[in-house]
Amino acid sequence: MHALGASLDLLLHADDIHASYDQRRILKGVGLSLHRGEILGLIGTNGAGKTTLMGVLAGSVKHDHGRITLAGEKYVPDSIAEAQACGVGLIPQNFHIDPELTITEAIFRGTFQSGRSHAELRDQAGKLIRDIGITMDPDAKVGTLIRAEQALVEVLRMVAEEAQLVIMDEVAASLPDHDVAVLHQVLRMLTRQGRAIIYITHRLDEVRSIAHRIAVMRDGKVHKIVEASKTDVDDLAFLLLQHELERISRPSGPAAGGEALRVSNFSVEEKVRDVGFSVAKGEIFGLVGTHRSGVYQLISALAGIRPCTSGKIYVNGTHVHIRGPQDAQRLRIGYSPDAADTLEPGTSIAEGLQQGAGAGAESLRDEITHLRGVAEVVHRMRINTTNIQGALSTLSGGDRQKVELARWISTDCDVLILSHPSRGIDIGAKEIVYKMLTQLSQTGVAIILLSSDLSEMVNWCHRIGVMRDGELVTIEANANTNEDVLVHHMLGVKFESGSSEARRVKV
Ligand SMILES: Nc1ncnc2c1ncn2[C@@H]1O[C@H](COP(=O)(O)OP(=O)(O)OP(=O)(O)O)[C@@H](O)[C@H]1O
Repeated sequence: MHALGASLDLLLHADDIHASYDQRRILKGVGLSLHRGEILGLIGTNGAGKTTLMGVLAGSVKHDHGRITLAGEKYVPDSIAEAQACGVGLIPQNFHIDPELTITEAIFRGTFQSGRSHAELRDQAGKLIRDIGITMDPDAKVGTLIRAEQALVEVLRMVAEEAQLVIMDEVAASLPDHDVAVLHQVLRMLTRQGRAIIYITHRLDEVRSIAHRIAVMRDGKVHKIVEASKTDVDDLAFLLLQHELERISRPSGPAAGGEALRVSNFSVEEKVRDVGFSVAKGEIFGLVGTHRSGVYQLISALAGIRPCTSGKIYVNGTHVHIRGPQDAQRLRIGYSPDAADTLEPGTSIAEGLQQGAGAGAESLRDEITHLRGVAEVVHRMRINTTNIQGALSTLSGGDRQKVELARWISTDCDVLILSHPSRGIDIGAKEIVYKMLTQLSQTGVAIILLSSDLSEMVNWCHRIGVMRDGELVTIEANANTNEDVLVHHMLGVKFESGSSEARRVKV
C-alpha cells in the first residue's frame, strides 16, 4: 500500500535550513527531500519547528541559511504568492474560509484563475468536484459545510492553483475517522496525478496509513526519516519522545460520586430529540457523534449558547434553567469550545493562563496569581517558551492549545464541557492532559468530553454516550465498549473489528 506509485522524480530538496524568530533559533539545519507522487508524513512534538519549516517552503517565513531546490531550480520564495506561483501551496492549521463565499468562490479565491468569469469558474469548480469523486454544489455557501467538507474545498483550491507540492498542516486534527478516510482518498488521487504532499499530524496511526515515508522532527531538525510500511506506532512514539509511551489504563468501573448533572426529555429544535442522561461527580463522560448527529447542539444548549426547545436540566439535583452563557457560568458549568484560539494573539502567555475562563474566575486567579504558578503550568504541560511574558502568538499551535486547556482545567467548575481538548497536542503532552483531567475529575468535577479520536474516548472516559440523527442511541460503559462498537452506533453501520488502521481503510 505504501509503495510509491509514481516515478521517483525529485521535486523538492532542502538542505541545512536554519531559521529564527527574534534571535531565537528554531530550525537548526533541516534536511528534507520529496519526490513527485509521494506523501511525506511530518511528525514532531509541539514546538519542534514543523510549521516554521513549512512556512519556509510556502514563502511565509524567511530562512537565514540553507539551500532549497524545487524541480531542480533554486527556490527561495519571497512571499506566499511567489511560492504559489512556483507550485507550492499550504493549507494551514485552523484554516478559515469566509462562510459567506460560495464553494466556487472559495476554490478560486487567491488563485491565478480568479479573474475568469463566474460561469466559467462555476463549470470548472463542478468539474474539479466531480474529478475527485465527491458530491458538492458549487453554489452552496461554505458556511453550510461541515469542517471535513471545508478541508476538501481547500484541497480543491490547491488543485485549481495547480500546486505541485501541497502542504497540509494538521488539517485533519479534529476530523472523525470516516471524514479522514475521505480526505486520504482524495490526497492519494492527487499523488497519482504526480503531485507531492507533506502531511503534518499528531496522530501516529493516521500518518502510517497515509504516508509513504515519515520524517520525525525534534528540536529544529529532521531527526530521522522512516518508511511508513517498516514502522509501527510504538516505534514512531519512541522516535518522537525518546521514551516509550506510557500505557494509559482505562477507567475501571463507574465513577463513585453522586449526580452532578442530569438532562431529561431534552430537545434542541429538530437537531436533538428527547435526550436523557446524567453525569456523576468525578465522572469523565464522553459524547460522540458525527457532525450532523446533534452532539454539538446538545452541548451548546448545556453551555447556554443556544436555547433548548424542551426538557429539563438538573444541576446537583436542583432543576435549573439555562437561558444564556451567564446562567451556565453561574451554575458553574464551564465550556471550552472546539474553536481555534479564543484568546487574543497579543495576550501574554502569563495573562492567558491567568484570565478568567468563564466560571469561577476568582478562584482561577487565586490559583495562579503568582507567576511562579504560571511557570509551573508551563513546565508541567511542556509549553515551549523562553518567556512567559511573551505573546501567545509566539507559541506553536499545540502550545497555544495547551494554554487554552490549562486555564479551563484551573477554572473552578462543577461541570466542565471540553470539546476536542487534545487537538493539536502531541502524544507526549496528551498523556499529561489526560492525567490532569483525571486528577480534576477526582476532585469531584464532572467532565463531559467530546473528541473525534475514539481511542482517546475509550481510554479516557468512564462512559460514552453515542448520538445519531438527533437521538442518544446508547450509553456504553467503558468496560463493555471499544472503537468499533462506537463507530457502529455512530454511523448505524456494522464494521468488522480490527485495528484502527484497518477500519480507516474500510470506511
Ligand atoms: N511568530 C513567532 N514568533 C516567535 N516565536 C515563534 C513564532 N512562531 C513559532 N515560534 C516558536 O517557534 C517554535 C516552533 O514553532 P512551530 O509552530 O514551528 O512548531 P510546531 O512543530 O509546528 O508545533 P505544533 O505541533 O505545536 O504545531 C516554537 O517554540 C514557537 O514558540
